[in-house]
Amino acid sequence: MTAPVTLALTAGEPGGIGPELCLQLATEPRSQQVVVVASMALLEDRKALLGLDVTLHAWQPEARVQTVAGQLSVLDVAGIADTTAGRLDRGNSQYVLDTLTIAARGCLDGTFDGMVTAPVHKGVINEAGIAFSGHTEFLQELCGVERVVMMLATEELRVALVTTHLPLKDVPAAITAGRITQVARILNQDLKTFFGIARPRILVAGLNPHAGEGGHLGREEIEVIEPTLDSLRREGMDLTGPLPADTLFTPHWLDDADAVLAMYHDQGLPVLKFQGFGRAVNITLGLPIVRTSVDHGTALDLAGTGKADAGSLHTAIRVGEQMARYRREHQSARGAGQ
Ligand SMILES: NC(=O)C1=CN([C@@H]2O[C@H](COP(=O)(O)OP(=O)(O)OC[C@H]3O[C@@H](n4cnc5c(N)ncnc54)[C@H](O)[C@@H]3O)[C@@H](O)[C@H]2O)C=CC1
Ligand SMILES: NCC(=O)COP(=O)(O)O
Repeated sequence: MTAPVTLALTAGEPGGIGPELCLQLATEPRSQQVVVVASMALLEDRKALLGLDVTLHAWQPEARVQTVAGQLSVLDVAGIADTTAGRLDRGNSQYVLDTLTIAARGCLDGTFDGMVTAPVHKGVINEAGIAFSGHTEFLQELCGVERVVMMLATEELRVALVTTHLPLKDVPAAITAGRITQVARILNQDLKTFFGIARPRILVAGLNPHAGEGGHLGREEIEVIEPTLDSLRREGMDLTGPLPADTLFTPHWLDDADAVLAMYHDQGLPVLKFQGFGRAVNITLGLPIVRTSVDHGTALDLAGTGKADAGSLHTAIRVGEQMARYRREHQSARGAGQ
């Protein structure tokens, strides 16, 4: 029998739906071992507000992880300032980042096999005077790696991004041969490692309308993207593009592809969310740890109502578990070959 996977689940923005999604999880039995990394006081308050029948157990390393309905293991994190549902409080920002740091360090030191994140509010963290663009960039820095890749996925579609949380005006300058090369290599490798795809078929979007229309609507395709893809093809990658982004997302192309590489956030993610919002997963590729997340944000309008849908959280946990298992197998296979 294979050893169970233990995942850390950060509860995200205290004013958002993250805490109640974590509690909702505990209302059913689960096959995965999940430890919620959050303020115990916050979870107790949200539980009381929603009238949920869940017992919270303080968890520490080596302790048993609760998996039966009505029981939840919690790694208590101190420092919360305000537990009110639906309200942002910049005084909570350091606490929110502490939950991420504790979960990530726990993955790095082997306490956890991976981490799953509920949504944070990027704006309020910045309002607290802490520069923060997203989990993706935060974990890249914490783990000390030069490049990571954001990929959102449903059962039918995977979309990865060359650039992540950048103002649109800064995107063209960030589309460099170096960045495309790093991102494509990570995507190609992690599709093999975590998804068992022997030779990933990747569709690459252009940056400009009609992929630049032969240079008449922008020259990034001719000057940067095409030569970089040619060079990556010589490494053995199966890349098609640069394709016009407006026609790339059609069955003609997607039926024979394993993933799409979009140049920027709002080129790729609206399509993915239109196709599968509420059941998609956000995965950070290229980290030394496993990290998955929900496809939605903090939904302050729903916080404290109990109406938030936990579909994407279930997907994030399921995919996080699969990835942690793949990583284990991959590492033990590498270890055996050494
Ligand atoms: N992984 C993360 O940490 C993410 C964080 N965010 C952050 O969330 C904040 C709010 O972003 P918005 O653009 O307003 O997106 P949002 O996803 O929070 O809300 C968009 C709409 O979807 C609904 N919705 C969201 N999640 C839902 C769920 N589980 N069940 C039912 N309905 C749901 C909301 O009620 C709202 O009407 C921003 O600060 C953003 O940066 C956004 C996406 C991911
Ligand atoms: N649109 C995805 C998103 O904003 C989540 O970003 P991250 O916090 O996972 O980096």
